[in-house]
Amino acid sequence: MVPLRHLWPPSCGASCPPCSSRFVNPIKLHRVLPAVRLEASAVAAMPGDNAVTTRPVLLFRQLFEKESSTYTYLVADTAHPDRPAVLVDPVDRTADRDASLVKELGLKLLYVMNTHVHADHITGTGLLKTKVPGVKSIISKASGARADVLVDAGEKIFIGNLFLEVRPTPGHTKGCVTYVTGEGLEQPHPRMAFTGDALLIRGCGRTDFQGGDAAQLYNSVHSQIFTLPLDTLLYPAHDYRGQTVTTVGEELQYNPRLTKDEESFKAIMANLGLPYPKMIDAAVPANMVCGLHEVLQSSRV
Ligand SMILES: N[C@@H](CCC(=O)N[C@@H](CSS)C(=O)NCC(=O)O)C(=O)O
Repeated sequence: MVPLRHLWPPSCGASCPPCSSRFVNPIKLHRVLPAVRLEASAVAAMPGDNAVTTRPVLLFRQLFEKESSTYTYLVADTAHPDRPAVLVDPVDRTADRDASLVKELGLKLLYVMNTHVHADHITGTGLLKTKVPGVKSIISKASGARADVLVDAGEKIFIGNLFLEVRPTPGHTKGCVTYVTGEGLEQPHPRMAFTGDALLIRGCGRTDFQGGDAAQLYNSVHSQIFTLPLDTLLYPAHDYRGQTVTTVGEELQYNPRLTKDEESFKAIMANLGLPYPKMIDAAVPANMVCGLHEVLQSSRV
């Protein structure tokens, strides 16, 4: 079992104990004294403990980039004094929009996270790092890409008192991961999963480049996504037909590819006949450095 890793705890303010350890029980962090409680409803006593902790309050936005039909997600804990937030799968063309929204909502952007190295658009990660000082990039270790934080199976990414769990879902690319909101009474119900291109609504990511593998994708979705509770909300990185969200239960019943047996699935994937994404030659090298391509190139001259 991979140890719980509390990635760069945000600054906690005077009433918190020190947050220096990278291997800690997050429940012991961010204690808020009654005098600095933000909202009575957001504060809960912990069993067997006379201290109190802020119960997370989820702020969630689904944002769309129309050229690549990409969804970007904003997730924040607005009950935490810092109002910490993350962006999942931002696009370069909409980086200004995303940075403005974060500012308008008074959020502190901690991480800009990618589910994988995208082939159809350039991630907004690099641009957001230049616009929002201190923000860290996250991608999976298995992607082989460069980022400030490389995550692995089972790790937890804390956004105040919310957390996202890293589930490996390779097959569309070798480094694809799905970020799933935590399990537990204090975490959002129903759970939410950001599936990237592993699972699309009534579809799935193609498997014909970037280390793609249909058998691996079939296994990833069945073992890591379809095992979540049936009401888990699934948010993909793309939709080409105007849909926004699905659930595990819906996809188990209606996904035209993944409800088939593995051999039929592999045959479907081998015969998709899709043209390569128009931007693949520019997007993959740029996204291997989380969109910092031009910044790195110009710093070399
Ligand atoms: N036409 C678009 C690319 C469309 C495409 O290939 N989408 C990918 C996800 S982005 S790499 C995919 O996996 N699609 C699966 C499907 O069944 O549509 C472009 O030129 O950018």
